[in-house]
This record gives sequence, structure tokens and C-alpha cells, in this order.
Amino acid sequence: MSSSISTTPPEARLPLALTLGDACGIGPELIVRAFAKGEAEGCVVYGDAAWLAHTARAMSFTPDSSRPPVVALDDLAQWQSAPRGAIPVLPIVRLPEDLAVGQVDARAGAAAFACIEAAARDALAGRVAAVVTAPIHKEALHAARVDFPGHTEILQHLAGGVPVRMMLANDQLKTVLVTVHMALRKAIDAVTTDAVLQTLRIAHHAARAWGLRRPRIAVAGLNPHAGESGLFGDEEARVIAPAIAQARSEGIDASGPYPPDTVFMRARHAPPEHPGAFDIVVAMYHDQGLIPVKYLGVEQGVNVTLGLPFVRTSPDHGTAFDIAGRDVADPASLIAAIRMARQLSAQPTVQGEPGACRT
Ligand SMILES: NC(=O)c1ccc[n+]([C@@H]2O[C@H](COP(=O)([O-])OP(=O)(O)OC[C@H]3O[C@@H](n4cnc5c(N)ncnc54)[C@H](O)[C@@H]3O)[C@@H](O)[C@H]2O)c1
Ligand SMILES: N[C@H](C(=O)O)[C@H](O)COP(=O)(O)O
Repeated sequence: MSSSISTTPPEARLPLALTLGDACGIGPELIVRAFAKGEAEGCVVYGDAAWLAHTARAMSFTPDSSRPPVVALDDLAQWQSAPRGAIPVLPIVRLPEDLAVGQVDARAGAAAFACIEAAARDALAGRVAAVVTAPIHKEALHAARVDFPGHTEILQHLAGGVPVRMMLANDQLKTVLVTVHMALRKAIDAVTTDAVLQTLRIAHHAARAWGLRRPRIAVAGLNPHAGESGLFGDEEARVIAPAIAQARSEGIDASGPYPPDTVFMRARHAPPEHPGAFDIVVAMYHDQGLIPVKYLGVEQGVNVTLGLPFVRTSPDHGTAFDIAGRDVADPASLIAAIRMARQLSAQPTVQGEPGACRT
């Protein structure tokens, strides 16, 4: 993760579960590319060995980077016996051969869900060190009658409904969202004092576990210019400020609400031009928090679910149906997600119930 997060090398005892994602998207080719680059060492793919082998055959490789062999495991316990450089696959699903890459297909949605479920089960049972998820397509999931919008909500459900928050992070910026996958009209109503306070507690707890003694958390407003003293809305004074005050009384270094259009610029850590006034920005809704991180470079960003009893990371991009199957997708964000999962899972207290935090 960021150079500002202290880490220790992971114990190599448990593998990372790497889910296949939507087979019609770029996930499978990114997984092959990550293994070919030697960046997925210690990962076991929860997916379909035949589909991955087929994907690998369709990709081009130079003499410096050869096509990794795919090995189907009978059991997770066999993962360490796979040859070095091979792609070990726990065959959770068998995908139909007539799936068309680049298209929404309920069968791909159902398979993606089965892989996530299996990985989460193993993470909850302590059989894997972390879960890294390749991208899924939300329409395919919906077509498969999976009643969750994304991984965040699926994993929250499988973990028993614990409070979770989505964080998007790169080396320069970390944002944690109060609301995630919902219509903007609903998101505005879902910005409550309790939801903001819970976000602050979860973000503070997670950042402390990364090694920040007193994380500086900026809170974005909801309205333009954070309401301009009530001229453009009163949620800042009525809803957000009381959450900040309560968090501060609990020892959390929260401040704001700040004008949303400039708070990310102030938090950006890229010295010397951008010294970074804050460690984390709490954003009120999905696009407010995700656009600044993705705009800095979709290849750098990592999505982390905070609050789960296990580590879960993901690339910050989606299934990219427009380029799937063309062998042009950039594996950098998936590789960053794998690296971050290794680092965070080496931190014993990174996840879990935050409660009220006093420093
Ligand atoms: N982690 C996840 O599971 C995840 C994350 C984001 C979006 N999604 C889902 O993915 C689906 C498609 O979303 P979208 O089209 O809005 O966003 P997208 O990220 O899939 O694609 C947006 C643009 O970025 C490009 N792009 C994305 N990843 C790339 C890569 N690795 N290399 C090169 N170019 C890349 C695409 O070609 C496209 O032009 C939606 O269903 C969305 O909800 C899933
Ligand atoms: N909101 C995420 C993004 O835009 O990157 C994406 O939809 C993935 O969400 P899950 O991790 O919940 O699948």
C-alpha cells in the first residue's frame, strides 16, 4: 500500500484466495498476467481451471514471460505443492464453453458469485489469509438473481452483517465512503449522523491498524462548498458536524466538513507539491470519493473493504467488457490489490469490529 503504511512481510503459511470475477470480463486475463509476471505468488484462484487455461492459450507471451501452467487442486491444502510459477486453481465452478467474452451473461454472474462465496467461507474459517477479488459485472450478478449490488454487500452479508465501508486507496489518496451502491437520491437520505460517525470509527480503527498513531481524517461536506454556511443546504451543520464532534470526543482526529471540491486536493500526498494535510478523506457518496482516486490513475487504485473480519482487496476498475479478450488490459491494479492484501493480512489487527476508539 502506501509508503505511509508500515507493514511486515507476510507469513507464507496461508494462501490468498483470488476469485475469478466475471469470466466474460478482463478478470481471467489479468489473473494470468499477474501470475506470468510472478506477482501472484501465494494466490489460489477460486474459479475454473479449464477457463483459465483457455484464457492463457489465447494470450500472447514473450520469451521473457512465458505462459503459466494451470493446475487444478483437489483440495485447498494442496496449494503449496503446485509447481512454482503455475496457477493453482480451486475448481469451484465449471463454466459453459459458449460464454461470449464482453457480454452480460447470467451464467458468468452465478459463477462469479459462487467463487466469492467459497472464498469468503474459507476466509471466515481462517483457511486463507485474505480475499482478492477480480471484477464482477453487476448486471450479470443481477441477471443471476443474486440480490446484492457488489462484493462489499455480499461479503458484509456472508460475514453476518457487520458494519463495513468501502475504501479506495492509492499512494496519494485514501477515501472511505459513507454510502456506496445506491441511487444518489437515496444516498443523500442515507447520510445520517450515525452513518458518518460509524464511517469515522471504522476508518480510524483501520488506519491505526496500518500503523498510523493518530490518523488525520478529513470529512467532506455533502453540498457544494459544504453548504456555504447554509446557503446551499444544511446537512453539514445538521447531520455531519454532530458526527465529527462525537468522533472527536472519542479521540478520533476528525475535522470538517470541508468543501468537497477542494478537500481531496488538500489530502493528496505527493510531496513536495502536495504535502498531504490529511491521511483519509471520508466521502459522503460513491462518486464523490471514487472519482478523485480513479482520476489519479485507475492502474494504481485498490478497493479495500474495511470492517470485515478478514482482509479483502480488489482492483479499482471493473470488467472492462469493451476490451475483454483482447489481451490489452493492464494488470497493475490487480497486482496492487494482491500486494496490499499481503501487506494488510500481515497486520493482525487490521480488520474487525472497531467500536469507539480512543487514542
Ligand atoms: N471490483 C469490481 O468488481 C468492480 C469495480 C468497478 C466496476 N465494476 C463493475 O464493472 C462493470 C463495468 O464497469 P465500467 O464500464 O463502469 O468500468 P470499467 O472499470 O470496467 O471500465 C471503464 C474504462 O476503463 C477501462 N479499463 C478498466 N480496467 C482497465 C484495465 N485493467 N486496463 C485497461 N483499461 C481498463 C475500460 O476499458 C473502460 O474504458 C460494471 O458492472 C461495474 O459495476 C466492478
Ligand atoms: N464501487 C466500486 C468501484 O467503482 O470501483 C465497484 O463497484 C466495486 O464494488 P465492490 O467492491 O463492492 O464489488
